[in-house]
Amino acid sequence: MPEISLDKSKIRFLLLEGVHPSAVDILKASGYTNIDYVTTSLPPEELKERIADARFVGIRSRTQLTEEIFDAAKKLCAVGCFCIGTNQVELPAATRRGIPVFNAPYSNTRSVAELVLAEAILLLRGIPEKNAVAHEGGWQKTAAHSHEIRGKKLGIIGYGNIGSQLSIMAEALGMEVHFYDVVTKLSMGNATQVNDLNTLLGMCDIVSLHVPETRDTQWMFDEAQFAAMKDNSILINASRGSVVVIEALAEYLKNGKLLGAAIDVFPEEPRGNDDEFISPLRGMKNVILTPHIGGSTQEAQENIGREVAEKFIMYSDIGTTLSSVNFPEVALPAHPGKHRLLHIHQNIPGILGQINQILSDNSINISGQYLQTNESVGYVVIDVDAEHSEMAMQKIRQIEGTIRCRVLY
Ligand SMILES: NC(=O)C1=CN([C@@H]2O[C@H](COP(=O)(O)OP(=O)(O)OC[C@H]3O[C@@H](n4cnc5c(N)ncnc54)[C@H](O)[C@@H]3O)[C@@H](O)[C@H]2O)C=CC1
Ligand SMILES: O=C(O)C(=O)COP(=O)(O)O
Repeated sequence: MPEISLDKSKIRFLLLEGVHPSAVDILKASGYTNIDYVTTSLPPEELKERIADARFVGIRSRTQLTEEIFDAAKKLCAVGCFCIGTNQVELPAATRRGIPVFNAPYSNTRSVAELVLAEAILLLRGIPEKNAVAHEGGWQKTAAHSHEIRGKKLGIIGYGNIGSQLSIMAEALGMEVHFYDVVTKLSMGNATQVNDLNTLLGMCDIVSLHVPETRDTQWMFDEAQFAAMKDNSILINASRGSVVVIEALAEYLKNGKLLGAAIDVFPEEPRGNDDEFISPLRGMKNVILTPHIGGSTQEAQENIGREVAEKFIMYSDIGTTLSSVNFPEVALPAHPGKHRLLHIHQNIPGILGQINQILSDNSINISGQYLQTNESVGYVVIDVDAEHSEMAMQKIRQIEGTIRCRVLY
């Protein structure tokens, strides 16, 4: 039987990790009321059970969507990452199953940049130590090792949406900004691109990491990079925990090479707020430790909730895949009075021809057609008269290379 448009109230959404309630509000306002809302990530076995009935799953950075989880998610139509990073999703596994993955690429960039800048100021003034001492009844009034941020050199690793926003804000405070990126980037303001990482590390008073998690950035910061940093400099990491070898960082903080650090992301992060946070950095007073909250502001989360929920709705209602990170992008108009066939297939030659041959052989009039492919998947959308949609779907789903089909009406 072809998969056909379901009553919206039967389409199940599994929303994990306490995504902002704005997502729930938007979904409900569009008629999607079957929402399983969970405030934490779930252990794999429980996730497999809960995801089995879900057509849409919403996650943040903690939930790992692996091949095994996708195997258990037989009804899944789309994934929404209510965050920027999509490294927690095995994207090829999603693509192979014809599942588009969406995210919110801009909504929390400002929140991260603000936090980093605040941490840079606090660390250059030794505030974490002074604060800890005062809480214990001590009084550390001294200007020793305290510096203004003005005139200091900031090194940004990864000059993307967050890095470049940080760059502008830092320059507004009088900092001198340099950056390292694998891609040649247009500098914001007076920032300069430095093409050799070690040169940048040796120059800068503060180094801030803003790269995505990839094979190349994994453990990018180890002994050699810390050794190359300027004496008494500061490391800030609000990118991914896998970018920094945390034991090496602990060592260079202990041996006094680094003045301090602010770390928001960790190789191992607790699943939820009730679990213990374990790290070799615990107890170091010159280190600001934050629980992966770089993007966790009301402003960012509310916007993210709305943005990703809208992407779910656009895909569920009309098939639009605009801004998906793994899928051919198609922006579609509404299809009043017509049924819409969605055909997702392996990107092999001849499939569109076969679809059109079938429709022609059966005298089915096409009132609209859209095709987009990427390197592995093709996505064809065809609007037809209502009375033909079921028969057309039964036939086109037999085409070799078909991954999945849906009818929308
Ligand atoms: N702590 C938190 O709560 C948050 C963390 N993030 C993390 O920050 C990362 C960056 O976010 P955006 O700036 O929005 O991403 P983006 O994709 O706009 O920018 C990333 C930049 O890193 C560069 N890059 C990639 N590989 C590199 C390498 N090996 N060496 C140097 N540069 C490299 C890219 O060319 C790009 O310019 C996200 O992927 C996510 O992991 C994002 C939001 C919140
Ligand atoms: O946006 C990102 O990539 C983040 O790291 C934020 O993740 P979170 O939604 O806070 O789990």
